[in-house]
Amino acid sequence: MAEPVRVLVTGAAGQIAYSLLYSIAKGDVFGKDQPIALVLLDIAPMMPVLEGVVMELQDCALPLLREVIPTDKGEVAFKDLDAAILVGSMPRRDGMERKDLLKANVAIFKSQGESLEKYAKKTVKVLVVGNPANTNCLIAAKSAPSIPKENFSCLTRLDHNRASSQVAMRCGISAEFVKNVIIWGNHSSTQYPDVHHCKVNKQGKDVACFDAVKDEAWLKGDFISTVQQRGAAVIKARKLSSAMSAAKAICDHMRDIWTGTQEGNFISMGVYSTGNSYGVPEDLIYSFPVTIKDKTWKIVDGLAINDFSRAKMDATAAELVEERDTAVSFLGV
Ligand SMILES: NC(=O)c1ccc[n+]([C@@H]2O[C@H](COP(=O)([O-])OP(=O)(O)OC[C@H]3O[C@@H](n4cnc5c(N)ncnc54)[C@H](O)[C@@H]3O)[C@@H](O)[C@H]2O)c1
Ligand SMILES: O=C(O)C[C@H](O)C(=O)O
Repeated sequence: MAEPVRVLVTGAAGQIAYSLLYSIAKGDVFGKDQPIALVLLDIAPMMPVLEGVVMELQDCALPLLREVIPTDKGEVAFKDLDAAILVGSMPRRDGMERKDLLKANVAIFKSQGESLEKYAKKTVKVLVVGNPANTNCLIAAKSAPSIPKENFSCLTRLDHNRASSQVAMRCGISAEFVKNVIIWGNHSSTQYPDVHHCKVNKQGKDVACFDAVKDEAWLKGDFISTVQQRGAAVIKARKLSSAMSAAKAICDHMRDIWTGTQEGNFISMGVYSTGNSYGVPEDLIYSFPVTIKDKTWKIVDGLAINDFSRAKMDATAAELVEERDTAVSFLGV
C-alpha cells in the first residue's frame, strides 16, 4: 500500500471540520486505497474539544486512518504536508458580509502562509476555506513565496454546487445531470453564477441550460441572487453558517485536485488570476471555470462572454481588488 498522505485541517475543533474529517478519513477525497495521516490544528483553548474529536475519529475504526495528530503549534501542524485545508477562522453572523471578517481573519492566513513556507513540502496543495476566502488565499500565497502560486486555491465549489442544485431542482432532475455551471469571481454576494455554458442532461441528451429551464427571467434574476445570498439564508435559518454543505464542497474540490476532472466537465475554483484570458485583473484569487489533470488546474479558455456576463464579472473583480488593497494595507505584505 502507498505511504500515507499528510493532510492538515485547521479549525479542526469547529463545525465544518466536524463534518469534514470523517469524509476525509474514510477515503472520499484522496482515494479508497490511500492511507492518511490527519493533522488537526486549532487554538490552545480548543485543545480539550479537539481531544474529543480525536477520540471520535479513533472510535470510527477506519482502515485508512493511520495517524491523528492534534496540535496548537504551527511547527507541528505544517510540517511535511501534502495537503492543507485552511478552515480555522471566525465565521460571519447574521447581517454581516464576508468581507466584514477581513480584519479578524486575514492575519491568520498571513501567519499560516509563513508556516507553510517554513515547514510544508513545496508541492503542498493548499485550499483556503476561511472567509473572506479569496483574499485570505491570496495573502497566504503571498506569504509563502517559495511555494508556487498555482498550489493555492480557495473554495467556491459550494457556490458551484448550490448553482447546479438550483438548476436541477427547477428542471425536476438530480444534480448529477447538470454540468458546467460557472462561478466567476469572489465567494461573496457579488459572485456571478453563470449558466451560459451549462448543460442539462435530459433523457440522455445534453441540452443548453436556457433551453432546459425555459425561464430566462429566472436564470438572469432570482437564480443569481439565490446563489449569491445562499450563505446568508443558511445563517438566518440555522443561526450558524453552512457546515455540512461546506464540508461536502471541500471534499469535491480536493478530490478533483487529487484525481482530476472528468472529460468534458469543468468546475469552479478560486485560483491565481495572473495570465488569464478573460481580462480579469492580475494578482487576485478569482473563481474561474477550470479543468484539472495531474494535480494541475487550467482555466477553461475561449468561452464566449456577453455584455450581461462581462458587467457581472467586472463588478466582482472590482470588489476583489478593493479587498486585496485593504488586506495589503493592514498587513503590509
Ligand atoms: N468558502 C466557503 O465556501 C465557506 C463555507 C462555509 C464556511 N466558511 C468559513 O469557514 C470558516 C470556519 O467556519 P466554521 O463554521 O467551521 O467555524 P467555527 O467557528 O465552527 O470553527 C472555526 C474553528 O477555527 C478555530 N480557529 C480560530 N482561529 C484559528 C487559528 N488561528 N488556527 C487554527 N484554528 C483556528 C476556532 O477555534 C474554531 O474551532 C469561517 O471563516 C466561515 O466563514 C467558508
Ligand atoms: O456565508 C457564509 O458566511 C458562510 C459560507 O461562506 C457560505 O457560503 O455558506
